[in-house]
Amino acid sequence: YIGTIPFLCMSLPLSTTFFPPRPSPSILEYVGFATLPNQVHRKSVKKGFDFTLMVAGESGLGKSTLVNSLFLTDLYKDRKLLNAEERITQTVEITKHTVDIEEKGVKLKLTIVDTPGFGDAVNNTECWKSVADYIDQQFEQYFRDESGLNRKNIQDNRVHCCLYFISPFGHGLRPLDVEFMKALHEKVNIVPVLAKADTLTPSEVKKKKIKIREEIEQYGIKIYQFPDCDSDEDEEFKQQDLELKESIPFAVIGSNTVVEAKGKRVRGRLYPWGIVEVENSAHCDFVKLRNMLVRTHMQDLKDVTRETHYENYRAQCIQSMTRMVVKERNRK
Ligand SMILES: Nc1nc2c(ncn2[C@@H]2O[C@H](COP(=O)(O)OP(=O)(O)OP(=O)(O)O)[C@@H](O)[C@H]2O)c(=O)[nH]1
Repeated sequence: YIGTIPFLCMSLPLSTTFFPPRPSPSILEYVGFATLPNQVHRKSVKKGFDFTLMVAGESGLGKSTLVNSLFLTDLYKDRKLLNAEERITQTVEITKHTVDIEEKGVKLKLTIVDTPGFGDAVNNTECWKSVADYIDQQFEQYFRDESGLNRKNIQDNRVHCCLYFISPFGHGLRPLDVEFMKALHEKVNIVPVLAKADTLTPSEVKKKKIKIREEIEQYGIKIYQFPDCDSDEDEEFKQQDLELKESIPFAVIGSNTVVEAKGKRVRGRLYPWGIVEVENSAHCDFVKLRNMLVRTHMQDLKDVTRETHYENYRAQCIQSMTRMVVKERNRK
């Protein structure tokens, strides 16, 4: 618009020069780049989003139930339940389920990586190894694709978040939990969850959370850190952020059934003494966890994966490749 003003002035004889009304300062200052976020938004919506969530923890802690409750889908329709004998000899087996979900025109390709047999075998030494290898393999694949000729449509299978299920029946973390999280904390964003919180009273949940947080600190486990709030954020946002940080490990309850509570149909668990509602914040942190994963921190989890975990992997790869080249040269 600004560019057309001198053109109009030059092309008309002076006597007939038409002066358009002076544009207001706000229009003069408007070049158009303020629409950039809209352009990015449109492009991203068209492309769709992807997110890979890993669930890990002892068998039977409600991993599949929680995942189904989180994304309101049945990801485990074809699941084969193993009998006790199969579980004893079973090593850690990784399974992957992908679903395309759409909400208000926004497409999300969600991949769930499950580690079903974890902790089932009699000998659980290094049971984290296959999980760590799986994460590395995804990084390796991405590194290869990125260094290849066709970098346009790289399939990103890197694991963005690992929900680590902690048993509600132990006294805080077990040695296996410590070993597992320490083996993975440099590779993936670990978000610890306290499973089956309905088996604990509110004060037990509170005490367990404090104990687990202390142990995480004591053992030097680096779980996913929520980014700090900007100082110009409003008070409500700051309060939500603080609550989120204090919720770690998220006390969760999962259910695949809908029950009737106070005339409303809700996802919950029906007991002889009452109903526990999955989406009731007074009963558990399910909603907080879902909001964190989907509404507030999905992009940050992806950014940390790309900027920290993948960068570390990439740097190690390049270093070892350089070392090999130097060795080869020295040998010649
Ligand atoms: N009390 C209680 N039971 C639950 C909860 N979530 C799941 N369960 C029950 O626990 C049992 C095991 O749940 P799953 O979701 O299959 O557990 P999993 O961790 O996926 O098990 P694997 O696939 O063998 O690793 C089922 O009977 C569920 O109904 C919960 O939050 N509270």
